[in-house]
Amino acid sequence: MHPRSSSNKYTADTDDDLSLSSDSEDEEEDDEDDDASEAGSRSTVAPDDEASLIANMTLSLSMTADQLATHLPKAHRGSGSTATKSSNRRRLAEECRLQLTQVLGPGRLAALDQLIEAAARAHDVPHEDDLKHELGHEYSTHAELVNIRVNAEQGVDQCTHIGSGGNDKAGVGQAAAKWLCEQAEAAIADHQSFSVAFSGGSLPSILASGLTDDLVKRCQPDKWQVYFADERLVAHDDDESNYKEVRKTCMAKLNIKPEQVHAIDAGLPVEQAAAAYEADMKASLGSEGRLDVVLLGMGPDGHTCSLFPEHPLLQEQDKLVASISDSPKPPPQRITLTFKALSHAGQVAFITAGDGKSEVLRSVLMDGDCQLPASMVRSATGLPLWFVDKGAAAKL
Ligand SMILES: O=C1O[C@H](COP(=O)(O)O)[C@@H](O)[C@H](O)[C@H]1O
Repeated sequence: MHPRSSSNKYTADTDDDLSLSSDSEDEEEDDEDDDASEAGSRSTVAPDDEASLIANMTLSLSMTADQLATHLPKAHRGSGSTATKSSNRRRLAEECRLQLTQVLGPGRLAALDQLIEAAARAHDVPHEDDLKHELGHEYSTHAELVNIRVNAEQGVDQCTHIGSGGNDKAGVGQAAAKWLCEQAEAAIADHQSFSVAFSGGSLPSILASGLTDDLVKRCQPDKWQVYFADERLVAHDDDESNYKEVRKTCMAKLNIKPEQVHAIDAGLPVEQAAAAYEADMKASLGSEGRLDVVLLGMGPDGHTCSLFPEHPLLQEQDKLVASISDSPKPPPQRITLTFKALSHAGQVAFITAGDGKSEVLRSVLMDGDCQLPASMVRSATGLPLWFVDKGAAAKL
């Protein structure tokens, strides 16, 4: 199943938390629709389908319907029959809400919920100014929306602003490092340890540049367990090794000890190395291999981890860690977390910078039909976070 349309990506607490209308209301609404269809009088039915819901939210957020649609899973856009629309309404509402949670953060979302719920019930649209007052933001462009998502999820306003204001790799590194350390603090407070998977490529040096002494002191790196989102099958001292790059950058700053690191056994054949890594993850993190945080990069072709566009590995359903022997980017032999492993992670964050990533970032965040691996990533909590600079965000 395509992760973008996977129903389990949004499973967390949806039934309790995410409804804009109750089950019984839905049943009543479905009955109404049925009655109306039987009587051949759809036009008399109150506009309570997804079109009006989108209209409400669109107006509420000052977005165009197309802009909002880019935030909805493909399965719920498009036309579809009236009956399909009706039966999809609650699911749509839930997914809209999840998307909006990503945009606004749980605090401000509560205010929006009340207004949207009232609007959906009364077939009325809350006054835009009320929403802006409640939420404290202007919503005008997609880039602004993405800014708000990043800001809201980090709980701060002075972090990386996608598409605005002189941000560079250093800004991305600062914002991402601050966020990562907050995740570590929260995980350690909750379960006394923090598990994080690093990617290679440009990510380790960008992130390390933001790891200040203050942050390092606060985030208790001695309680971290370090994994790899992907790794090339080369010796650990090879320049191509992700381990080598992470060690000389982030691990050096964090003073991570070798016994805290889960590196691959590069002496094994690649399939066995992947199987051994999966066994290590299950032994140390539980049967689902649940990492607290996975940090991802994105190549200019839209690959992430070692999941490359159109590669059969994108369909992997069972393994948490897979091997690849024909990587289009050298070296060819690698191991990689699968979408399944990512979907179990508490949080997934992309860290990427530079105008060489702008076109692919536009596709990933804005093309509804995007099939690139980076657009297919979901964590246990939904959409990934993005830490990007102005160059990468130039085309949003
Ligand atoms: O090969 C790889 O590339 C990606 C992207 O790297 P970047 O240099 O374009 O940031 C990286 O995330 C992955 O870990 C690595 O193995």
